[in-house]
Amino acid sequence: MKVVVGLSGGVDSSVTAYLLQQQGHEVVALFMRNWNDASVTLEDECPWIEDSNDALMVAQKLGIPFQVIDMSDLYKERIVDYMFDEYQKGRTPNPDVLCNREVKFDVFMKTAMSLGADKVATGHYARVDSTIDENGKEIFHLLAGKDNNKDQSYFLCQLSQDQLSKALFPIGELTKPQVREIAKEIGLVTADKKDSQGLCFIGKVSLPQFLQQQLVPKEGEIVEIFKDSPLFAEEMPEFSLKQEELEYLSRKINYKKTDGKVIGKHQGAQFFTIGQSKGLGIGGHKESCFIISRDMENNILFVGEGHQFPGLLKRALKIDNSELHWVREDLRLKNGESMEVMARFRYRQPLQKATLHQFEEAFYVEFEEPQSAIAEGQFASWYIGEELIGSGVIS
Ligand SMILES: Nc1ncnc2c1ncn2[C@@H]1O[C@H](COP(=O)(O)OP(=O)(O)OP(=O)(O)O)[C@@H](O)[C@H]1O
Repeated sequence: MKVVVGLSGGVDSSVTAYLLQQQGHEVVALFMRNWNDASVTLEDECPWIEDSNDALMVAQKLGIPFQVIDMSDLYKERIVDYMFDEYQKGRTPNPDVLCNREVKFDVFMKTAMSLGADKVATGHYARVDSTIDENGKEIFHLLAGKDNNKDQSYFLCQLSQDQLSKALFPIGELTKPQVREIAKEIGLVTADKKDSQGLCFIGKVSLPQFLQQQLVPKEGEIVEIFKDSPLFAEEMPEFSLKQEELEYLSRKINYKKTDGKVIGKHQGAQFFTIGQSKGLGIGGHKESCFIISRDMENNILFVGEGHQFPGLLKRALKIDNSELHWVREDLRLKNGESMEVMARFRYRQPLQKATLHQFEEAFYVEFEEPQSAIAEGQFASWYIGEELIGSGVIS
């Protein structure tokens, strides 16, 4: 089989290429360049050249063909511009999930296929497997990586059956220490390299940090909301309809300045995320203060004291039907149906017990335990056992 490997100059994809070669495949390496704007090269450094050199050395060592492809226009259009718009709207999308859906497993995959590849491999800690259903159709399963510490299935939560059918993740069976061990044994230059910065970095900073540097600072107020606010006093009403209860549990409280007290200033609400406590510069509290809400229009940050602050915790999250993605199309819920799953809405968050609910108007994830800092624009994903079966953008 001919396999194109996305070789990033890091240890994971280096070992990926090696393992595929060992399995007897014809391996070709491609390095993607994602950033092309000399005016914003940071600190006069050009890490992509360093990474592409490392990738080239690995390819030479393994004796496999190596090519660099320039994806910078596409990257700007599909990732940078999109993320920038989302940030301005006050949402916090995950760039790694987008990079996989829009770049690595879309245009990059298509390029690889046009070079005659049967499959595309990356150094993700995840596994893909397939079974045949009763109609003889092959169903692909996206499984968590064997290394619990490194599992990257969350980043792949927006992939489709078609994309999975062409994907290989050979290191998903291994732990990170095992991967480093293999790299050392065969003398790859990347063996001791710290985790490479991947596609979602520009220079030394992550894409979110980079975007924040592009946003214009504007002074605004920090308003503290207190535990005894009447906003939290009300008992949960009795609902006769499940959907009304879920809507209530996932609702966003629109705080007003008059609901609390101004306790400080910030340099722009768009620089902060829900749940953040660092960088607020407010003292005089027993516990840390956390951002519980942002009013983008009036540039106000609302904070509450302590990580158990009621405004920080939610029992459910909502996903618009148009933002819902089932990796396992065959398991998609119909209107009125529910399903018990394990879910997470952040990379590396321990899986949480949850129930999915599909209604005609929207989809909800209801958690058994209240969850902290659910932020709009992030991806929620859900699993049965080791298998990631679907995901969606939190609305
Ligand atoms: N610039 C790139 N060119 C080609 N493939 C890439 C590039 N960046 C990332 N990839 C692919 O995506 C995978 C996951 O990327 P990620 O940024 O998460 O890096 P990582 O987990 O540190 O892996 P690695 O150690 O291989 O860099 C990589 O293993 C590689 O296969």
